[in-house]
Amino acid sequence: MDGPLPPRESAKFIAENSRDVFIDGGGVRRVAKLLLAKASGPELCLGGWKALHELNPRAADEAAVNWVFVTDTLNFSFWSEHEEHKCLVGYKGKTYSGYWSLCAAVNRALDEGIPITSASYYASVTLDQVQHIFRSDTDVPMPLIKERHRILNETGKILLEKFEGSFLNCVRKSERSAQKLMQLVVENFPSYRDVTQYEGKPISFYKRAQILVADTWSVLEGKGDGRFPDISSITMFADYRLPQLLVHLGALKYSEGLLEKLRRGEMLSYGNRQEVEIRGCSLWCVELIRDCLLELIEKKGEKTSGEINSILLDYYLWDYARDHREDMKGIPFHHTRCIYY
Ligand SMILES: Nc1nc2c(c(CN[C@H]3C=C[C@H](O)[C@@H]3O)cn2[C@@H]2O[C@H](COP(=O)(O)O)[C@@H](O)[C@H]2O)c(=O)[nH]1
Repeated sequence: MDGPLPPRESAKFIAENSRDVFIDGGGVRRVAKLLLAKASGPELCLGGWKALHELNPRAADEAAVNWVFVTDTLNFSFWSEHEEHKCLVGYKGKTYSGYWSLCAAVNRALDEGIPITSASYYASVTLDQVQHIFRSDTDVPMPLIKERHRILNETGKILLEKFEGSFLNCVRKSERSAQKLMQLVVENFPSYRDVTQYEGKPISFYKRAQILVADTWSVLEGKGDGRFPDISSITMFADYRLPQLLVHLGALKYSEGLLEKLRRGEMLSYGNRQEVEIRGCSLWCVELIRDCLLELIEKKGEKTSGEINSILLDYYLWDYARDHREDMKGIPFHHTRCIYY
């Protein structure tokens, strides 16, 4: 049986058949205009990954690549049932929540002399050690801590067996193809296989595999082993934050029935039709926003610092969502508890 549809094709198929989630053309154009104003700024360029985020590695070496790998291996499911009651990690005088609490915990461990980014360590790290490394400053632990422990052991063992313990060797095997690197990751590391079905068709989002390729490109600053000529074939990452933002910005619309369900905080299981429509339509929506933005840039003759692709749009929109959490309070995000996003 041939494999699932790739993410971009999966998203197009879902958007064409979706029954509870819809893309709003006017909203797409409005978001593209919002982004046009940023086209030549620091946010919509590769350097922003380091310049705007103090927890991300400064270096572009093997250790930095292995930092990205372990972080993206655990980059999932930070939302808490009660927004005011969540896992927080204090690091160097600042308090971090959500995805950034993961990065803060990784950096805190490294400062404490715990080699959390080394496969030889996390291949056999114990549950107790993982609970210590990712400890929260509140009484709310990081979600799915047992799954995180299992995935660390599984992933560390594979990295040791197949790639001499360094993700940089996996990157080099891709021969500078972003698509090949994504395939190598999903073929070799089971926890990255973000695949399901829609209307009976096997589809894929590969959210963590795509963000891993994107973050590898970013940490290597698009140079050397990180110079992927096909990097722009990577799509936005289908998480739970961007759909909420796209609805807030009017580019995405939910049916009344779905909105009601989300307002009640009802869980959607991974692979559920409405959950797949939320992820697929969000992904396709960002592709349309990118097309519209590139047209506007062309028409206005805007100068940009390098090619604008779905990765940079995604990074910007995700950061925007973090900075506008208050404004978005009225828009529920969908609650799916899983290891894929
Ligand atoms: N679409 C998209 N989803 C992203 C990211 C990131 C982190 N990337 C940053 C790192 C460097 C770049 O400059 C980015 O700023 C995490 N996530 C997902 O969000 C969720 C966590 O959200 P919250 O609970 O609010 O922290 C969870 O599913 C996580 O997997 C992204 O960039 N895009």
